[in-house]
Amino acid sequence: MASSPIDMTSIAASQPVATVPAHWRDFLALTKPRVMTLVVFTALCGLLAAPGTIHPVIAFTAILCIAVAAGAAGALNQWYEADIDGMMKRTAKRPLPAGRMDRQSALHFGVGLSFFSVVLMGLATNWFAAAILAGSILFYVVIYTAWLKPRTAQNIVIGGAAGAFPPVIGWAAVTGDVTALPIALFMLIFFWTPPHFWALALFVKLDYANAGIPMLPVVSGEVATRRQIWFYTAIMAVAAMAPVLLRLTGPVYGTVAFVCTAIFAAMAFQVGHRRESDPARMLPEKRLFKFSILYLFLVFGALVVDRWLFA
Ligand code: HEM
Ligand SMILES: CC(C)=CCC/C(C)=C/CC/C(C)=C/COP(=O)(O)OP(=O)(O)O
Repeated sequence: MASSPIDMTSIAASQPVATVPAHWRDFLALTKPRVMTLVVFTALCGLLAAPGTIHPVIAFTAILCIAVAAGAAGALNQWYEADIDGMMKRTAKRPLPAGRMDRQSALHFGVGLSFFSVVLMGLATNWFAAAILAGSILFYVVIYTAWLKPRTAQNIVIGGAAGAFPPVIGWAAVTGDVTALPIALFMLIFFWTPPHFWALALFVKLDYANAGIPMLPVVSGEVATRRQIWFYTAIMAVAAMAPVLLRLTGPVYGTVAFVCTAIFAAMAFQVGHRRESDPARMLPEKRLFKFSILYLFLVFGALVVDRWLFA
């Protein structure tokens, strides 16, 4: 099924109109804070793993800029998708579809924070890091949200690149360049994203179908999605071990990455070979989704421990 792109003219008419100014909690919700914890963590690890020194105040400012930029991108994503968020159980209570905030405020908030974060990053660290930061916001909002998400089931494979940039930005904030290790970290998150998201998409498939979003389980079915989860996990495993094979990291990363990737692969294998379409019985899929998040925390954490112990 190919869904048509979002009809922007119908959005304003279909949204409840906010009559009172939004609460600060609603502005916070626009930034998707829970998802962003891992975005910020991977950025921090990229920064801490980079060679060279950075003043703690500058390091803090760089991470703040990445957090603010990610939040701004989340706000712009919700500004653009207010109508489809209103059609999905998982997202219907967000500030815009629930009518607690007007779309104009979300747009101003997102654009303002985007400019603020990029300019501050450029002034505090370097303009190379600021340019990648700006590129990540544009990639998530324009390439993923507006272009790919409503059009193709490959949306998250290509669009997922946006979420792979944070460790590269953290690294570039220190060094002003990008070398093999940050590229390997980018690849790891890039190939991690399909199993992360499709495990979840399997058990919220109906939400996406109702909203007309062409996510893989809706378009190609569950069997194909399960096969793709397993396929991308295999590539992710190669990406996870690449820093070890290239001798870019030490024994802590090597051990943690090997063990965690083996667990991830075992879970993905199980999900890949199951035939179950009742969301209520999709415990292995839910477990894989949850573990995918823990996985990145552990592997990126190990990278930093490694660099500190054996640098
Ligand atoms: C295009 C790529 C991605 C898609 C489509 C995606 C999608 C999702 C969705 C739909 C959820 C459910 C959370 C909710 O209900 O709002 C989720 C949760 C989460 N995602 Fe992703 N994700 C992507 C990439 C990433 C990246 C790159 C990271 C971080 C590195 C990340 C970290 C998380 C975390 C930490 C949660 C759990 C949030 C919670 O506790 O509720 N995701 N993701
Ligand atoms: C520095 C910077 C700009 C980083 C950006 C990080 C980034 C793009 C993370 C992507 C994670 C995310 C919230 C995906 C949700 O996709 P979705 O919008 O399809 O999910 P939804 O259905 O919950 O809205």
